[in-house]
Amino acid sequence: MAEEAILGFLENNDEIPHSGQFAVEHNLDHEEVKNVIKSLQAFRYIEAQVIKREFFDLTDEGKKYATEGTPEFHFFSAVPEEGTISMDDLKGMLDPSVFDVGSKQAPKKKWVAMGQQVSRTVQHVEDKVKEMLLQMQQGLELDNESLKSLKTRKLIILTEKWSGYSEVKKGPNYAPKRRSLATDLTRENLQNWTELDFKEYNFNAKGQPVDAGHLHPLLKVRKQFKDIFCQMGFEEMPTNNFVESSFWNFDALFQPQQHPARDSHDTFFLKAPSTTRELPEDYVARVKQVHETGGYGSRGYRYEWKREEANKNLLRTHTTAVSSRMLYALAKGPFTPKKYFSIDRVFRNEAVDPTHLAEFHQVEGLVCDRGLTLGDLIGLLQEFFSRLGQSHLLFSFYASEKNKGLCDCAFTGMPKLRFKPAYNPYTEPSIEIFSYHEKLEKWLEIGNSGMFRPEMLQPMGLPEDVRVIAWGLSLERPTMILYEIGNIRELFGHKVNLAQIKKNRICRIGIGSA
Ligand SMILES: N[C@@H](Cc1ccccc1)C(=O)O
Repeated sequence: MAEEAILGFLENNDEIPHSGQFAVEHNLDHEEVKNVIKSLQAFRYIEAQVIKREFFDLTDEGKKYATEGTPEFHFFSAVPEEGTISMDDLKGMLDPSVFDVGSKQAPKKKWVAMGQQVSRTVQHVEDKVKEMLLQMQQGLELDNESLKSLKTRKLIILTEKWSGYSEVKKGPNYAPKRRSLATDLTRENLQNWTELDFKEYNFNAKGQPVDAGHLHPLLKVRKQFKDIFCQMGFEEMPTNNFVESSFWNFDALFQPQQHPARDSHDTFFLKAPSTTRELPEDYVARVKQVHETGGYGSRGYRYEWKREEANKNLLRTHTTAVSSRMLYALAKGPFTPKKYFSIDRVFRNEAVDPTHLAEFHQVEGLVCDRGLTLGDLIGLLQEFFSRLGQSHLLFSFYASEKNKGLCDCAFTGMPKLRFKPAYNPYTEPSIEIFSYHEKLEKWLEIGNSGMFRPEMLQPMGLPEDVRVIAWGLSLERPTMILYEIGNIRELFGHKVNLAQIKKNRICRIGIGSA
């Protein structure tokens, strides 16, 4: 409608002077007219120029000056051509409002010199303000500066403003009717190319979004941890068995059979198959002995160790089960020092809440060599954690809910670490690792570590002077912090927000410190 009207009108007329009037005259909605103008302009059928105009009326004061002249003019006229006149005399001669305004404006315009006595500084003045006001009354346009001066003296007032209107003329591609554009390079279109108008290429157009898979945040963070381990010369342990026997998960680690972690409230036991098929019998015998009566300088736990308990299948509660298998395998051959790591899933019979799930991922590292000391463990932890960088990650590790907004504090350099004695059945000494959180101004637990006990290593057959230092932490906590995920159920499980997974950022840990 509007398009036909505009193009049709321009066929017989040079211009549409005012799109608003045009809309009224042709009974069109001006919004539609505006949109059509934009589109026709883009294809250069027309040229359009926005009209900006303001309309003013004279105020009562303005009207008065337009007929009678301005107070400053009257004030000037009252001063004699030669000589001076006193203020009092002027006051007596003039109307009070004329005197008030005139005595301010006339010296401002440098028409008169003011003191006790007043004298003219010029012989002749023109009452320009009166003239401007008269021009406005006649509907003539004034320059911006004049308008501004009249506005500040409140002699005129804005009554109407035009902004969305345009003046429209024919453009270089004008035609009374819009031609449809050829968009495809078909055989026919190419044969008739001289008669056709081709649509221009839009080289800025975005392509179709590529449909592809997306990495889950846990995978991205896991990759970062993996890189750190690999840079430090660690080999990855095979963690592909979620089902483990109690033997490798607990007994081999010198965890007594009455330990509360072995309760079904903490561990998922399997119904089928409920027991393991085979265990290395000679090693089992040594493990039984060390639990019952000790050896290797230990008194043992002094209870009756039951094979049935060790046979029970479970979902592994920690990846340290894998570490125990690996160390046992290592002990079989001639001894070689090793650095091992793993990052994989573990299971615990926990009540699910925003920070706990019944399954999570463990990051675990261990170093096995002759004569390692507690100093080596502490040095290694310093090295590992400093490679994470003293970034938001370390700071916020175990900060739980409070970590909102902390993700921007990117620090690098050596983290402030502190070590606290702790207890694990399989390590002695055991050390909890704390890092100082500058923003929260407190020490936060970020991991657990220790030196594996002789009661664990000696029955495996490792040489007596071989020591193993090891540490572990969760993968979920740093991931939640890095990706600002407040509820672990949004990160893992059936409530995962897929849109979030698609658009979340790549992850880089430890930039600047590794
Ligand atoms: N297995 C421990 C972590 C750990 C690993 C190695 C040595 C000490 C502690 C845990 O589940 O928390």
